[in-house]
Amino acid sequence: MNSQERIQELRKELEKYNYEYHVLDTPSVSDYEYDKRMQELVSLEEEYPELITADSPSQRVGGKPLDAFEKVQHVIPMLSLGNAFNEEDLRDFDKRVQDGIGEQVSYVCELKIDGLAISLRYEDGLFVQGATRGDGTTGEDITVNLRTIRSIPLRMPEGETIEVRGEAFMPHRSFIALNEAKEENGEEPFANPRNAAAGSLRQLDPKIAASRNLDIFLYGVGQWDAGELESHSERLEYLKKLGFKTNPEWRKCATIEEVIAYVQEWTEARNQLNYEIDGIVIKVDHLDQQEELGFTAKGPRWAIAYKFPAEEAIT
Ligand SMILES: NC(=O)c1cnc(N)c2cc(Br)sc12
Repeated sequence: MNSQERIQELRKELEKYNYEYHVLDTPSVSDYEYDKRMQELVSLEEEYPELITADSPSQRVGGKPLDAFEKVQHVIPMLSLGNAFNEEDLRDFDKRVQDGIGEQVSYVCELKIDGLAISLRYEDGLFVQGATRGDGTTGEDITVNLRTIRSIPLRMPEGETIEVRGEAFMPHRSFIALNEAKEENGEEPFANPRNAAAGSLRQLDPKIAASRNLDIFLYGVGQWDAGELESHSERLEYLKKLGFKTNPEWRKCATIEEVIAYVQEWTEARNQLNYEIDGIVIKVDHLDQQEELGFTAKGPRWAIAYKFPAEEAIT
C-alpha cells in the first residue's frame, strides 16, 4: 500500500470512529487506538502536504485566529417562534391550526435545546460554510469554529448539496469544567451553558472554540433543491441517515392531548438530560399543511415553542 492509499484508509477509519463516538455515542475503539491512527495520519500529511484535504480528520482545528467574522445572508430566513406558556396557550395554538387546515393535523414534538441556532451548508457532500442565526436573515460565518465540533461531519457519505439547521450547545459536563477552569484563573464564569456556547463559537481563535467541547443537534433544513420529503418527521430521519446528530427524544403526536402529555413528561424529566433545554418545540408534521398555514410577522403559524416555567432558584 502506498502513502496515499494509507492516508485514505486512515481517514476512513478515523471518520468512522469519530462518528461512532460523537454521533452515536457508541465508540468501537479506545482513545489510544484513535490517537495512534491520528498521529500516523498527521505524520503522513506532514511528509506529503500536497495530499492534505479540507475534509481530512486532521483539519478540524484551523490555523491562525481570524481578524473578524464575515457576514452571511440566509437565503431562507432562520425562524423565530411564537411562545406558549401553559396548557391553554397550547390548546389555542391547536385550535388555530385545526381551523386553518379544517381537518385533523398531526404534530412533531422536539426538545428545545438551550443553545444557539446554526446553519450548516454542504456542497456535494463537503461542509463548506457554517453560520449563526444572527437576526434571522444576516448571520456570521463561524465555519472555522463549527469545524471543531466533532459531531459535525466534514464530509457526508452521500454527496448531498443541502443546508441543514440546528442548535449548537455546551453539554453540562463541559460547562462545569469550563467554569471551574475560569474560577481557578480568577476569571468571571459563564452564567449559563447558552452564554458559554455563544461565547465559545464567537471566539476568533478556533483553538479556543475547539477546547470548549461543544456539541450540536440538527433538526431542520434550509436551502435544499432536491428536497422532496413530505413531513418534518421524515426530514429528521433523513438528517440522521446523512450522518448528522439528531436529538433522539422527538415524537410524533396525533393530537394536542399527546403534545400536552409530552410537555408534562419533559417538564419533569429535563433534569435527567446532560444538556439544557428551555422548552418544547411543537410543529405541524406535514409540510404541505405547514405551507397552507404560512407565517405571521411573529413567526410560523404551524409551530410554537412551549417555554418551561422558570425553575425556582435552589436556596
Ligand atoms: N427542534 C427544534 O425545532 C428546535 C430545537 N431547539 C431550539 N432551540 C429551536 C429553536 C427554534 Br426557532 S426551532 C428549535
